[in-house]
Amino acid sequence: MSGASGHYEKRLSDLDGLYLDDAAHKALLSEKGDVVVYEVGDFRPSAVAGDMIFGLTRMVPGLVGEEFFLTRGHIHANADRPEVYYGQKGHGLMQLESPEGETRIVEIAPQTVCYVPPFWIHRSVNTGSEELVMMFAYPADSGQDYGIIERSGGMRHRVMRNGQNGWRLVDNAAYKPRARAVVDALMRAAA
Ligand SMILES: O=P(O)(O)OC[C@H]1O[C@](O)(CO)[C@@H](O)[C@@H]1O
Ligand SMILES: [Fe+2]
Repeated sequence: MSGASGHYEKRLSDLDGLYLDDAAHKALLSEKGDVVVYEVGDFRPSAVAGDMIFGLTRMVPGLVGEEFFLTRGHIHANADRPEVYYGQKGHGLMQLESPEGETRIVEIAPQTVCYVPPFWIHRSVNTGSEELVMMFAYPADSGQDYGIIERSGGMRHRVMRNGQNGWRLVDNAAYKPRARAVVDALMRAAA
């Protein structure tokens, strides 16, 4: 991507506490060092409501124990803002969770489009054996809220390896559903 105005990297240590197998996360850190696991380059023309941020996410493949490498995940701070992703390289999925706790999975491969509707929490997962590259675009005034996942003890499901090439969803035992009042407040804030 040329002309990017922003760039950030996330390293293995930045994802401490997100994975089921804490010991495997520590072991991987000492084995590989604090390597970059994903990076985001974007172009932000402005921050006004009608404008659009777009860029590229590149995720390294890998497993922490039996769980695939993932992004931190968020809901947009202005929760009614949507997002679109376009797969360019590799295989992965978008893990979507509604405030009420419904999970939906959209598989991403080259030349597939994933639509993240308003109000859906989203996290990308690299389920393949090569890097996963996706273009994304979202309204410039969206923002990211990471606290919604922390407060519920993670997302409702984890994406784990299934056999040699597959994946499966496993319940996150630490997940605490959001109270109705919390969901209502989220909707009201956007109204
Ligand atoms: O912000 P996170 O959860 O680390 O994930 C990064 C992804 O989300 C975005 O911020 C878009 O909302 C992209 O830049 C990128 O694909
Ligand atoms: Fe987003």
